[in-house]
Amino acid sequence: MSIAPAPPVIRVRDLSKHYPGHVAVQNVSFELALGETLVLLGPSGCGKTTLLKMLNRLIEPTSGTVEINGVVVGRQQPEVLRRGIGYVIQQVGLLPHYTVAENVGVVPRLLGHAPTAIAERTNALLTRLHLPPKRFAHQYPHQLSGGQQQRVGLARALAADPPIMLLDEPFGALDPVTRAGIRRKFRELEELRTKTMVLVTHDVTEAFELADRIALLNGGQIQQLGTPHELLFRPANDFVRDFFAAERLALQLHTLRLRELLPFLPPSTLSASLDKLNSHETTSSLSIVKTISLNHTVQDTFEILTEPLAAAAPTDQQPANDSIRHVIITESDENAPQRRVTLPELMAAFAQAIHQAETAWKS
Ligand SMILES: Nc1ncnc2c1ncn2[C@@H]1O[C@H](COP(=O)(O)OP(=O)(O)OP(=O)(O)O)[C@@H](O)[C@H]1O
Repeated sequence: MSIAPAPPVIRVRDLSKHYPGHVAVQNVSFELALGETLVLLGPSGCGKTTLLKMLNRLIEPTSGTVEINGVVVGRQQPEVLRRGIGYVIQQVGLLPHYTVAENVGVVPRLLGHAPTAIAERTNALLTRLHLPPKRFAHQYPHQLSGGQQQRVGLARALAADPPIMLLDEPFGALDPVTRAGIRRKFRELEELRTKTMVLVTHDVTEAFELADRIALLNGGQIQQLGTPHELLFRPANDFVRDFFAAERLALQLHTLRLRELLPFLPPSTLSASLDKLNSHETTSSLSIVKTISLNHTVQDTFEILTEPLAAAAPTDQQPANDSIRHVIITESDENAPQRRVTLPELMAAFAQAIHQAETAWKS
């Protein structure tokens, strides 16, 4: 007996929002599976926020439907609907006269959770978001930095453990360095691994770092919906291609994985250099040997191969030739031979992989 597949967690069909004389969102459709992260990306005014707000009925659509777990949201009480959906916005919107802990506990209190359970959950979340409760729980929003406020906003959205999260420019108010750091913490949050998320950003790097799939919008319409890899290597039209043009190389480095470089890393070439590398290891401690998996991106690998040697190693002993620095790639099959990759080999394989992907797209 076959089991019917579960309905998508979010299903959007032909969704439109018209304002007098202006179409903000036009005939948008997509489906999101459990645990998937969809990023809504596009230039200012393309309709990202309007689309996001139609998912939790902060904006009512002109036409079309939104279903959450198979239930049309238009038939649910907005307040009840929103309690099951975490919502994080750029302006954070913390209640100024409530402490950090009180802000985080707002939704669980509305849901009637026990005070001790709320306190435990609040402390756990603040700790996980690097806001030690001893220092922060009793502070007020105005005593916090922008980045700390945004993390409290995130803790508040996570407090009732909603299965769905909507995030509108959640790192928007931060400078680029803080933003990248907080984004890293965000990606590492165990808490978010199983959540189905829709995140709005106009930042291309952010979209590529966080998305399982990206919906690139322009003029209220989806120009392309696909994985970062698909948008980069199979752009649906000129708008999509041009949108990524300025950051193309950086995005390619972040998107291609070692697995995709394998055909261009012939084992024979690599094994031929093994003896040399081994002898180098025995006579010197200068080789950088790190074991990484095929899931690592080219960027990760590049960073490992170019990172400065440990402070303990005197700079005059840095290897003159980058080819003696290498990483070891392991495959999930334990019996597969290990491969060693040097920086020149990595970059040559990257160039070939890009060339092949782009040639395949053009033909
Ligand atoms: N209440 C409204 N009345 C009329 N037009 C509106 C209204 N809200 C939004 N719009 C228009 O709809 C379009 C989409 O707005 P929206 O805020 O969704 O864009 P966005 O992609 O989120 O932009 P940004 O990145 O600048 O926040 C814009 O042209 C905006 O001017």
